[in-house]
Amino acid sequence: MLSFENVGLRYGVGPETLRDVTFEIAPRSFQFLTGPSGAGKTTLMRLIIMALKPTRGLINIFDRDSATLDKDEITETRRKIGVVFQDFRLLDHLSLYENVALPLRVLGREEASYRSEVTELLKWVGLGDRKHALPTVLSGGEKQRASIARALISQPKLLLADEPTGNVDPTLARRILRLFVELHKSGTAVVIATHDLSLMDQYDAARRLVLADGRLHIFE
Ligand SMILES: Nc1ncnc2c1ncn2[C@@H]1O[C@H](COP(=O)(O)OP(=O)(O)OP(=O)(O)O)[C@@H](O)[C@H]1O
Repeated sequence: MLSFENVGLRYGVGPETLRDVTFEIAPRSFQFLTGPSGAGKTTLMRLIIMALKPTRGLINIFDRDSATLDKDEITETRRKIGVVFQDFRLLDHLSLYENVALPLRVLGREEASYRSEVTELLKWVGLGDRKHALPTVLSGGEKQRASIARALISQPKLLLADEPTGNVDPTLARRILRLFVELHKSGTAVVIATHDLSLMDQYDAARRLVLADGRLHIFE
């Protein structure tokens, strides 16, 4: 589904942030991406969603060499990837319902065709009674879950989440992890970037991709 082969990434003229990074993400797999702050977790995720181009190496995504994709193909490919950003990126002037529905509206779907899907998903993340609220009145944990719902609404084949439990207490972190595990069991490949060791310890079956000094170490 996704592979990196000897990928390097250098910002400007500085040293390489990522060096010779090689790994594969299989369909329906579950992995934590970890490493100290500044190790390059967000950078690696930005490479996957093609927000950055590698300085060297090969990235294959859904059986295509990412370097050969044109603008439309990149947009099309990104639709298969759900992303939970570290800073949520919810639109403050839209209700939770509208934020979660947005990816489907962008695809040109009629509201009647997705109303119940959005409502169900909001219930699934525990926000069924908050669907008319604006993001500005939500707690960090509620925003976190709304951004998870928005990432999932278009049923991505691959879900990337950048520190998805960074803003919540341990109880809610466990609940969010359970949502991701459920999603994985229903067939989505999941990559969670985190430096929360206690979160990783709660799901032993996950692979660990560990970034250190620009290199990636894999623990199956
Ligand atoms: N746009 C940029 N321009 C220059 N350097 C950058 C840029 N973005 C990130 N970096 C640098 O690249 C390195 C990796 O950053 P990145 O955000 O990928 O790390 P991270 O592992 O996600 O960190 P954290 O856990 O703190 O979120 C850091 O040294 C950072 O300063």
